[in-house]
Amino acid sequence: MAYSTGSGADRRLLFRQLFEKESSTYTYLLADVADPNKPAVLIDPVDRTVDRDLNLINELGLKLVYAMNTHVHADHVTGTGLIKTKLPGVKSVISRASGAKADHFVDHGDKIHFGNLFLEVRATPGHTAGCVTYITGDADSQPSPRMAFTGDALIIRACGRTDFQGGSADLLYQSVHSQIFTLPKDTLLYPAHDYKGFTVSTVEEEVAYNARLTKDKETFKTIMDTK
Ligand SMILES: N[C@@H](CCC(=O)N[C@@H](CSS)C(=O)NCC(=O)O)C(=O)O
Ligand SMILES: [Fe+2]
Repeated sequence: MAYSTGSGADRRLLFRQLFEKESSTYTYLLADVADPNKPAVLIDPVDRTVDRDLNLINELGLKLVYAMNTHVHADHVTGTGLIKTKLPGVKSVISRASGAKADHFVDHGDKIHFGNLFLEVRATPGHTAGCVTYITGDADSQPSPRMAFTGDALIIRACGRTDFQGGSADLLYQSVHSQIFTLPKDTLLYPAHDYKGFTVSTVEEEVAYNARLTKDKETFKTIMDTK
């Protein structure tokens, strides 16, 4: 287990952070290992590393249930299509607002359940119109610390670009400040990419040190327009 603080939720949760080096993408594997079926989800799988991910899932005796995306990725091909050809029972998941195809569409406030655990969906548009953040939860007790998978809404000490079609610096600022910075300060933040060697941050750290999002909204918009 990646970490264990002794609470019920932490004993249940198996967590792995996986990296795809060509696009500097993180894929996240989560499973409820206290459930006899060991149901698992993958967040932001990349087509090039699908075999690695599925071998790991097989070795750990997990049953992959959902292959989820935080948003439509501009820099790499999602692995969800390939996963479904190799494991036909797996359901792909993306936000309805993304406009992309999937087996299951999510909206703000929805929950994706795997065993006793779930991921709560928060709409965090701005990098793309359909970006969401997934936040860990447990049906019996709130895991502490929580984990938030921010996609490209928040990158450690930075954020996703806002110059794509459907991107908006105004909206991204609002999303991060209302949906991510309001989470408990010990919440662990896991982005979809890192270009500097970081792996994880916290709400407390990003509220204090994020080079873009700590600024006022007008300064943030200028940074995003001129970078
Ligand atoms: N130049 C970027 C690397 C490529 C890139 O554009 N990454 C996206 C996320 S994949 S859609 C991004 O939003 N990067 C943050 C940015 O501020 O451009 C880099 O080295 O950051
Ligand atoms: Fe992106």
